[in-house]
Amino acid sequence: MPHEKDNNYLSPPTSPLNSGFDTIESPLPSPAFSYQSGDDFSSPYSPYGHASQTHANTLHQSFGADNLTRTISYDSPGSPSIKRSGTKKSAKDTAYFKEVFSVRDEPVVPKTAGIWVEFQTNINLHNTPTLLTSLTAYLAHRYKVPPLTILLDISHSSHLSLGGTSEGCYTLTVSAVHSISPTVNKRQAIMLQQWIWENLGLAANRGIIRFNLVECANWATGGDTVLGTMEKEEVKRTGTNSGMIRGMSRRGGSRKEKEKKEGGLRGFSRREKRGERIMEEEGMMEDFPVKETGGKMEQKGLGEIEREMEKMEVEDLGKYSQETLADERPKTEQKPADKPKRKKSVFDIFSRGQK
Ligand SMILES: O=C(O)c1cc2cc(O)c(O)cc2[nH]1
Repeated sequence: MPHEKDNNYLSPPTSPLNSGFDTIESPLPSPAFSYQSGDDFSSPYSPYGHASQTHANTLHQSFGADNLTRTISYDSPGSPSIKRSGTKKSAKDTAYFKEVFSVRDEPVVPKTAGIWVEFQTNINLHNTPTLLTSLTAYLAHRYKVPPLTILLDISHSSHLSLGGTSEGCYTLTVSAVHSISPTVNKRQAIMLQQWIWENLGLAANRGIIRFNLVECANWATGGDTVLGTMEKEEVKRTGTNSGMIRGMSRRGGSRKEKEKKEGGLRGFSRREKRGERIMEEEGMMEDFPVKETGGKMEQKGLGEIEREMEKMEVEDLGKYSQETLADERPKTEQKPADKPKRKKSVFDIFSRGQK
């Protein structure tokens, strides 16, 4: 459906992706906080009491008649030759030590915190209530969140110009405390722009999407910030506020730098990577049947990106580079037979003189 200046299509949406809430698998709102498996950190013991009890189990021994020698019921550490009895760690023990030594899984930012989507266009829309419903449903589907948690703000007939022309164009801003990460954004960009093309006739190269990963401390709903809610939840759960939640939310300064270093690949923080992992786990990286409408997208230069995306493995984060970005520009901007340059390996550097 090509863009018309005065957008008059009131006909019901034809895209299979756009049939409203009833076709959307709407998950029941998940609990406000989900912690990763095995995270029961409550210990019935005081730290020292617990430790000594475990110690007593491990060193279980009986003394001989002379009360001087003892029968050892266990082998030297690490030896599998004698099956220890009474030393099997319970899940609670493991959780306790995880808590004490701070190696537990990090809390997951609640997806119930919501997603705030702003869509602005210079075209004139005639049926915004329907659009609100159908785009909300689509976003809920893409982000695997209940539609209830999506705040959608549509502005149309805006004074917006892209490339200095008043041709139809748009901005889309997706803000959230979760589900925003480099790979996820790539996938969402193609899918969201395809939806907009199919439903509103606005070409992918006539819109810019901005993904905002917002700090939990800077996102509030229900009268509290997400950070505040998570801290309260931690206190409820463990009896203490370890400061870990605040720590994971803190950004900037040296910690940011540290996170970037630790995060490794391309300087994305662990938090951004975690968002990605969660989405992978929840199947959010699945593709929609892009091919069905591939022809249309192809005209607009997205076919190339689409193929690139299909080739891309979720784990391929490390391969993402400026070269990849260049490949994603619309076809017209690319040299036809450009082979991506292979990066020089250490071997190449050392063998340069011999070629
Ligand atoms: O022009 C409108 O107001 C308009 C277009 C459009 C397309 C669509 O798929 C919807 O679900 C609603 C809608 N409103």
